[in-house]
Amino acid sequence: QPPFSHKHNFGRLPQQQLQQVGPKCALVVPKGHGESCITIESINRAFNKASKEFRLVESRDETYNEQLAETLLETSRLLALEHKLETDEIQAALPLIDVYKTGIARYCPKPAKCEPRRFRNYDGTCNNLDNPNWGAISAPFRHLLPPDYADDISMPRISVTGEQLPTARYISSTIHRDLGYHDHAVTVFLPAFGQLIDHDMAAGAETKDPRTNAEPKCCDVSPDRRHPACWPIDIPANDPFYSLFGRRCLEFVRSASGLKDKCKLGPRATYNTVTSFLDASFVYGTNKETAHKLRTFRGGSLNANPALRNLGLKDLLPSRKENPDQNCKRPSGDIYCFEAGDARVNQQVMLVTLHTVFLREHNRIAAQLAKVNPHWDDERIFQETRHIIAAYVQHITYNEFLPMVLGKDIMADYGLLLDRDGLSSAYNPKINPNLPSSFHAAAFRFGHSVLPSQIEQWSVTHKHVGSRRLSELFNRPFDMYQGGVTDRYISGFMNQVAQAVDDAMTEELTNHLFAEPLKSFGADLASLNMQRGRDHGVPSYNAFRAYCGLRRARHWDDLAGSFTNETLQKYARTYASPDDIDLWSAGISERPLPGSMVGPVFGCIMGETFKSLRYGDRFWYENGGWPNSFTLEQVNEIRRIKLSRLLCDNGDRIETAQVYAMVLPDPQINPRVPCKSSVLPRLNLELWRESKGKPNVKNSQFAPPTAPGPFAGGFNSVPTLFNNPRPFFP
Ligand code: HEM
Ligand SMILES: [Ca+2]
Repeated sequence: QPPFSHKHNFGRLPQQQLQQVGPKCALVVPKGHGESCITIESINRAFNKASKEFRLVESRDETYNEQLAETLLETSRLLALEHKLETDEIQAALPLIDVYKTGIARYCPKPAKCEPRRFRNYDGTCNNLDNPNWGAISAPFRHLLPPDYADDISMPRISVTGEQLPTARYISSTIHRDLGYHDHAVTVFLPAFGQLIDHDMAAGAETKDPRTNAEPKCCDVSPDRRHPACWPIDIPANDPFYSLFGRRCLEFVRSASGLKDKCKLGPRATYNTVTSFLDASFVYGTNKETAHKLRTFRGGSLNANPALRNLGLKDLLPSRKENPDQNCKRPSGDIYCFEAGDARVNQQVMLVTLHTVFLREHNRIAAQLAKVNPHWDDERIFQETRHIIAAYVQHITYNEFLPMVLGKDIMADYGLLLDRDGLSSAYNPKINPNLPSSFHAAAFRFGHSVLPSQIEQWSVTHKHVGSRRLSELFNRPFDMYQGGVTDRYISGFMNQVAQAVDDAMTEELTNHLFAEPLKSFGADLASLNMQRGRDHGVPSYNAFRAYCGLRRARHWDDLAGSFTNETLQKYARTYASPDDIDLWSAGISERPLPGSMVGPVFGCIMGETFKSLRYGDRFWYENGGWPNSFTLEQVNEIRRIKLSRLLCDNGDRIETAQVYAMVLPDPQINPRVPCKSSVLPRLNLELWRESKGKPNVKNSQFAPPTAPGPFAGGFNSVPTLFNNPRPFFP
């Protein structure tokens, strides 16, 4: 699987011919029998023209980078026209130009200067010391394959026949129907945790209308008056659902353009507004201002709402009083949604519940660290706690979540199996941890297929006590203010079975997404996923088959083993060519690999991404030898943590939980155990006791009894979970 680089996609144009030759020529491109020189002058000319058109003025405005990005796109377009560049020349040659040798240089942001420190920057900068913006906010989504744009620069993908692709809603309504099967092994905690870490890793940039500071509306505006980023989704007249309401249009706004690394020219890039690293940014935010808003500045703790203390219950997330109606459907003016490090927290109760658990765990650890190290100030306690919480997120992701999603083989192929012991020296500063666009716009949205229609509440004694439609809970997290509801959701997510990854999607998401209270229809998440993929230039499923080492399909028959016959027939009726199929659609519909929830293509994209988030993160919790490193004893302590421990400690009255909360309870392979069982050890913070400015690493005698319960060795010691063959389409 060659990673995308100009070497692979640029075979036609010998590398040495692409270097700058002489002071004038920025790039030489072979043309016919001769060569064509793109001069610095012609670049400056194109850039000046583009900057007039986009009224580019140097500024520190939030939108400056987007404006510069648009200007650079236009510059690329002008150069492509003038020099008659072909697709691969635009994709691979234009980015080779060193814009720092042109007039563009003074408009480009200067990279930060970095030195190794103990704690991560909130915005992710300086994780990679040579490339300070890698993995940071505003970093571009990276491309595993060259982006596929109709005009090679920015227009959304079209069919290989030159026609438009079928509208995303048609594909959604024919292929992603609500006829799904249950997964046989995982609970609703799997998608709940998946979405939480998705929000740690990814948030595309919305295009805002400067007049309203919100996304522009597109559907009910005549095409000539629409915002340029409008790209609404057509609903066919005979749509099985929306036709009942006479709807022909779904809102969609293209993501904002971003700057490429080093201000490079070439096709459109989109960017990430959060840190791609698993650094618990959903708890703390991705800039100082947000973090400061969330902190109490006392004892290292975070703000919390003590409303339920009189019932003897733990604190809730703080209320969001700024912009209280943004993404929040309040029944009255005196009730509020919640505030957290990620603005999407109120989207539905699975998220709110897990955000609450992590907030409580932060405050629990901070209080203990303050006791263990009475000489630490607020800042030190806060940052050490944040460091531990990030380590939890990493550990639970690779120890509990990925084994279920990917299975052991993919984990092994991509180096994702965690070390059992020792500190790691596998950090590789050459690995770029920016998220691939194919991951955030397609592969990691596999979770949308796993969601149930109803969210169940269970008692702490594991009895089903009620259910609510998912669509009743969008942007309405107000249940949480009732005493005991946090526990009922926690217990519900541990006990409710999730859906399988398959072509089916619940109508709660495909017809009722974000429906207004009492409204009969909402938006369609499946359509959004496909439109978003096209918006971001994500190439088709077939291109990714080749990337992932599978045979590229030339005829529909070539895909016979990969999908059910029924799905394949639908694809053949829907798309003009196997080269056209949208990645998200086919990725969730692929036959899963043995022991995995996903098929080979999503497995490969996720494998590649999680590999880069492990080996490309200098702050990775297993890493030794850096100022940020934990001691071996501390890492070994973190290695014993399980999600169920967090649920036990941060639910209100949770007393029992299965060992692996994302896996259905089973008396043999995943038994329910009391929270006080040694199978679910709690972090021993004595190992963080510091005397005379040095962490006391020899303190292991304080460790709690390390009775190796049946699962103490981590996931690998439960081989039955790994080896349990998953039925193919039962
Ligand atoms: C009820 C639960 C969920 C809802 C309502 C929901 C809704 C959404 C929406 C509206 C978007 C933005 C769509 C767009 O305009 O492109 C989105 C993006 C996304 N979702 Fe979900 N989602 C849910 C659960 C999940 C789960 C379980 C996962 C993964 C396990 C997931 C992964 C993602 C990812 C990776 C993105 C892209 C984020 C970005 O880069 O901006 N979501 N989701
Ligand atoms: Ca992050």
